[in-house]
Amino acid sequence: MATSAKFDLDRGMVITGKWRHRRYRVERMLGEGANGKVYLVQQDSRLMALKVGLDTADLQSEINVLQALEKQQKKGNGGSPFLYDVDDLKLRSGKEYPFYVMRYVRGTKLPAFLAASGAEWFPLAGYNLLLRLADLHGSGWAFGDLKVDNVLVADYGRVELVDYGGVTAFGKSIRQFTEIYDRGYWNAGIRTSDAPYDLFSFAVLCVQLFEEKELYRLTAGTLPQNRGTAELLRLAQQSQQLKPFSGWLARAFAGGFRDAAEAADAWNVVIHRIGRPSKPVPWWTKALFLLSAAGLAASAFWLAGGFG
Ligand SMILES: Nc1ncnc2c1ncn2[C@@H]1O[C@H](COP(=O)(O)OP(=O)(O)OP(=O)(O)O)[C@@H](O)[C@H]1O
Repeated sequence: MATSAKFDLDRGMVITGKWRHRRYRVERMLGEGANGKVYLVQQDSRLMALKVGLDTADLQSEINVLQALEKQQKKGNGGSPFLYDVDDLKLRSGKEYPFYVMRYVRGTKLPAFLAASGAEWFPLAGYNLLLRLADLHGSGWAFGDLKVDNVLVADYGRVELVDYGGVTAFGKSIRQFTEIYDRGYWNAGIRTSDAPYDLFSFAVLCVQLFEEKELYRLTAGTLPQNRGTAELLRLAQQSQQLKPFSGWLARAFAGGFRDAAEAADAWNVVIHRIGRPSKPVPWWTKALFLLSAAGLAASAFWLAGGFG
């Protein structure tokens, strides 16, 4: 959903937090949604993402999740922090908005990534997305609003989730969702936070990646009481990329996985059955190969007595 936030931060503008006085230079807007606008900012040549919110309560719950994720990461193997700063921003108009600064995720959305790198990267990107969900499920939360806009993919299919506004503790009512990814919308379960809720959304996302037009046709042309997962599965069956995963998708639609870790293991079994994508050869490997080939030719020429 688009927001009607009445502020714009221009490129080059320097933002100073009202309480902590940290300064950020605005580079560009990364995106916007119902809860606010996200900007790429720089602080001492480090790039970060700054989210300016419209509603303090909504922003605060996102901050709570990022803080909890950070604690969890510290217990594990470290990594860069999720959250750098929390403060208020005062505009020249006198209006104040809450903001927080988080890790900048460099990446593209899944459809663009698959269009550029090839659909053979889908199984690996899907696996990595399941691992990200597994991190959350391990802490007792569902992501809630899993959708194509909230998944960014970097090189080699590395995946990061953005927008933690829908993250909900298991057992509570899902805080934020988008209809087509919601199991309640498909008459396949209640809107309560649990791991299978995210896995259902993940399965819809897969269908959307390869059968988008058909999926929208289905949602537009079916009465609410007739919506069901059988139709989603039929779409998966007709997609060349999804066919090998149709057993997995059927299980996800039926709420058959305990959590994303179990779902990732099952996904991995399918990957091994169909084979992994080969990594693209970096330019320097090709250059080294050409150089060594040229060296080999020169040696052969020299061994053969050269021009003489
Ligand atoms: N840390 C980040 N790094 C890079 N890009 C980001 C980051 N956070 C958000 N974005 C971009 O900004 C967009 C909007 O951010 P976000 O989804 O947090 O806003 P929102 O108001 O909560 O949106 P929604 O209406 O979908 O809930 C995202 O879709 C993503 O493209």
